[in-house]
Amino acid sequence: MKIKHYTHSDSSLAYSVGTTLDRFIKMKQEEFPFASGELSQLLRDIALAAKIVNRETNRAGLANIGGAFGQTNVQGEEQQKLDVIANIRFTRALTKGGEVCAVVSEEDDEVIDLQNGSGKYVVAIDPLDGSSNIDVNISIGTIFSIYRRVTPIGSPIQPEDIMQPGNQQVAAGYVLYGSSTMLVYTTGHGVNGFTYEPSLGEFFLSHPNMCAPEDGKIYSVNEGSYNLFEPGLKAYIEKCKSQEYSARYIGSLVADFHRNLLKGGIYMYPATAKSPKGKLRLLYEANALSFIAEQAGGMATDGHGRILDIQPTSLHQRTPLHIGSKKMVEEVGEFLNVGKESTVKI
Ligand SMILES: O=P(O)(O)OC[C@H]1O[C@](O)(COP(=O)(O)O)[C@@H](O)[C@@H]1O
Ligand SMILES: [Mg+2]
Ligand SMILES: [Mg+2]
Repeated sequence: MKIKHYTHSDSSLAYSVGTTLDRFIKMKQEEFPFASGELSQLLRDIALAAKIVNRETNRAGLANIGGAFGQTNVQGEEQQKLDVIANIRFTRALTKGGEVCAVVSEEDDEVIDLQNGSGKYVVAIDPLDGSSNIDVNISIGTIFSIYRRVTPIGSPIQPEDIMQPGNQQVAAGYVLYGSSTMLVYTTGHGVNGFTYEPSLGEFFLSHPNMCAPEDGKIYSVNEGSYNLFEPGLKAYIEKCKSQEYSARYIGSLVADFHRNLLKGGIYMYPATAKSPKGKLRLLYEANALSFIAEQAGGMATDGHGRILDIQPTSLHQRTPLHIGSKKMVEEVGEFLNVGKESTVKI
């Protein structure tokens, strides 16, 4: 009887397209002999909540899921039902998982202390990103940042556990609920993307080692605020137009960021005369995507400095964000810092 030998020792097989998220996390953990498995479990908890929220987003057109919730959050924004549902689902998964001691959420005014004496991690989360697109069936997302607490485990949560700069993230990622649902994350060793297969209830590796093209021809900015932009930014946008770059703006940060990460491009939510700090939040939007961008070879600034080096001072603080292909972010920085008038003749 002939026996076919199947050589499984080839570790690259483990990271080949089609590998399940669970298996990928396990293999990655084995690369770090001192890893205790808690971060792996936390990533699995987030993936579980993402599957549940994915199911809800697919039903967003139905009365009991779509529409306004009837309350405003700390940002003064009207909460959508799905903002609240996603917030509950992720907070519950992080609580049940047992790895997390505190959560910072866009939908909660204060830090959520999970009263978990053994929790090692702090999670900052935007449970539902792109809320204005929920009811119009356009891609939306979830964004998360993971930090290790800095005070002793079991001791009361302190501000320094929460107010950590983005360069202290141990992991970060996003979920994109679009034509397909993807989970993209980094633990500081490159960026990998997984696509959800609903009939199997599994995320499968579909985008190994994601790399942002160094340059691109897509710019994403809400030009409705053009008149409020500073001269340098106007000049940069005119330059993009003169070179016939494509203007693409979905109005869901995760979706705009994801497209530009794959195709090459820049997303900008700048400071304006009206909002000198822009709109996006440092702790649970900008930091996570900036970690991903840098890990994929891209770049992220507030127009003047590296997002990941900003020392947070308040939970829901905002920051201007210029993120994406390295050459484009560098160039917009030059335009902003020189503040050049437009030299392009239309
Ligand atoms: O409508 P605007 O001002 O262009 O803002 C759109 C931006 O606001 C956001 O919706 C803010 O995020 P939330 O939906 O999580 O509040 C981003 O996803 C998006 O990029
Ligand atoms: Mg958001
Ligand atoms: Mg949100």
